[in-house]
Order: sequence, then C-alpha cells, then structure tokens
Amino acid sequence: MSMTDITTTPRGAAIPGPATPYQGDIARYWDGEARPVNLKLGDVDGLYHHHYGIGEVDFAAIGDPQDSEHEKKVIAELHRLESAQTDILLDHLGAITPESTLVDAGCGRGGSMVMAHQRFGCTVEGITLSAKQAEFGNRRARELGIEDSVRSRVCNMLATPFGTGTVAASWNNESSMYVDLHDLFAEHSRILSVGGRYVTITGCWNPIYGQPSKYVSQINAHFECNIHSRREYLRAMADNRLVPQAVIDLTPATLPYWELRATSSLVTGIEEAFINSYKDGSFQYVLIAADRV
Ligand SMILES: C[S@@+](CC[C@H](N)C(=O)[O-])C[C@H]1O[C@@H](n2cnc3c(N)ncnc32)[C@H](O)[C@@H]1O
Ligand SMILES: CC(C)=CCC/C(C)=C/COP(=O)(O)OP(=O)(O)O
Ligand SMILES: [Mg+2]
Repeated sequence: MSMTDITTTPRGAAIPGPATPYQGDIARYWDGEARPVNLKLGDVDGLYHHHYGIGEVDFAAIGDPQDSEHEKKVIAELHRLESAQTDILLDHLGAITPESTLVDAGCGRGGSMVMAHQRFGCTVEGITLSAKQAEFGNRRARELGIEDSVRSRVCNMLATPFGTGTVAASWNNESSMYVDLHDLFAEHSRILSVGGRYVTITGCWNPIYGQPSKYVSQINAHFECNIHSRREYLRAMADNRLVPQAVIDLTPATLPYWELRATSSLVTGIEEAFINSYKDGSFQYVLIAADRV
C-alpha cells in the first residue's frame, strides 16, 4: 500500500494507510509472521506472546531429553518464562482498578492484554500495525468472552485515538524499537493521566559499550527494527514528563531463557546474537517504569 492509499471498513469508514513506508513494511512483516516458536508456545494455554522470557529454568519440569514428551515440556517451560516476563511488567503498572483503561502500544497477538485484564479486571486497548494480529487478538478475546474489555485495533502508536489524560497506565512490551522515542513518549505522555504509569520492557544497546555491536546490528536486520540505546530511553522520557521510578537490568534473568531456547527444536537462528551481545555487555534487556508527572 502506498502512503496515499485508503481502504475502507465494511461500514465504509476510511482507514488511512500506514503513516510511512517503513510502517507499511512492519505491518507486512507481522501480517506474515507465523514462526512455530510463537504459535506452539501460545498453544500451551492460549496466551500468544511476541516477547522473550525471564527467570530460572525449571530443569526438573523439563526432565530427561530421552523422554518422548521432552520437546513438549521445553515448549511449556519457554512459555512459562515468557508469561513471567509479562507478570513483571504488570507488577510495575501501579494501582489499577476495574474502572481503569490500559493501553498496550504494539500489542502483537494480545497475550499481555489478556493477562492484564485477568489480573485487574480493567479495560485494555491494544494497538498494532498488523491487521492479522488485531484480528487474532480480537478473536481470542471473543473466545474468552472478554471482548467488551480487551480490544485490539490497527493504529499507529505515535498517533492514537485515546483522549488526553484518559489512560491510567500504558506500556511497550518489546515494541519501542520500531519508532522514534521522542515521538513515542510524547504520545504516551499525552494519553496518560498525571500520576499514571508507563512501563517498557525492551532490548537496548549499552552506551558503556560505545556504539551498537555487530550482534545488535544482526538483531536489527533480523527483525527490521532499530534498537535504541539506554541513554536515548532516559533522555526521551525526561523530555516528555516521564520520570523513571524503576530501571531494572533484566539481562541476567533473560539469559536462561535464551540458553534453553538455543538447545530446543524451535531455534530461529537469532539466538546466538542475543546470547553473545548480552554476554559481551553490548546489549541489555531492561524494564523501565516511569511516572507521568
Ligand atoms: C515484537 S512485537 C511485540 C508484541 C507484544 N507487545 C508482545 O509482547 O507480545 C512488536 C509489535 O509492535 C507493533 N508495532 C511496531 N510499530 C508500531 C507502530 N508504529 N504502531 C503500532 N504498533 C507498532 C507491531 O505491529 C507488533 O505488534
Ligand atoms: C528485545 C528485542 C530487540 C526485540 C525485538 C522485537 C521482537 C521482534 C521481539 C520478539 O518477537 P517474536 O516473539 O515474534 O520473536 P521470535 O520469533 O524470535 O520469538
Ligand atoms: Mg517469540
């Protein structure tokens, strides 16, 4: 689709095309994504994630590699670690009530949204560039009978339809590496109420290393994304009334996930770049929780 293309909904409302050619590329990328590592993990319990895991591997649960159920157990364990990642993000959203509205910016297939609704009983609005992902997330919400509270839509996270100051908390779970951070945090800051909370879990390059390493460049090429530095996150937050309340280096907590995944049947070829860059210090997996002031 070109930047000037317009499509319509069945009711005839105009949906503008992607804001930039790059966003069109990203929409196509996620519309076409069907890696077994994501679908098989999601099939474990119906929570479909597009992010990575944290926490120690439970080797007792995985058992013996000779066991005919071994692969199934590894899949369940990787999925448990990915859901644990969402849990730590939700732990940082602050006081959320059933009346709250939360925004998942770059919501993927919606796994984090379902978990947020199940924990808080609140409304969760998700946005993604991919129509396929939005359909998938809305279908899952209908299957769970929570479609009145959990909604995905195709929308640019830099220009959302949410009213100024109407959102109690918002997040980016591994989705901020597709956008300019100043533009992103300006939009979160606009929609959040004063005292609201913003949380991101992201991979960022480490300014202590100097510049993005070859492994960080490989990850960018693999996903067509543009990983930012830790410094850029903190500077762009400070410029947009987002004051960090917690900055947690999750790098040691995510390495066991990658090491387990690298030995599994679900490898995609990007595992060594993550492991090497986490180990050489050029790349970090971080959670940043910030107050909207
Ligand atoms: C790696 S996936 C993460 C999905 C989800 N947060 C999760 O944890 O499962 C990245 C997501 O960011 C979305 N995305 C990238 N750029 C976007 C933009 N400008 N506006 C809205 N969504 C965007 C993609 O459509 C995709 O859903
Ligand atoms: C931490 C960084 C840099 C993340 C980049 C964004 C990204 C593609 C996340 C995982 O998606 P996925 O779950 O679809 O990827 P995979 O197929 O590798 O599991
Ligand atoms: Mg994945």
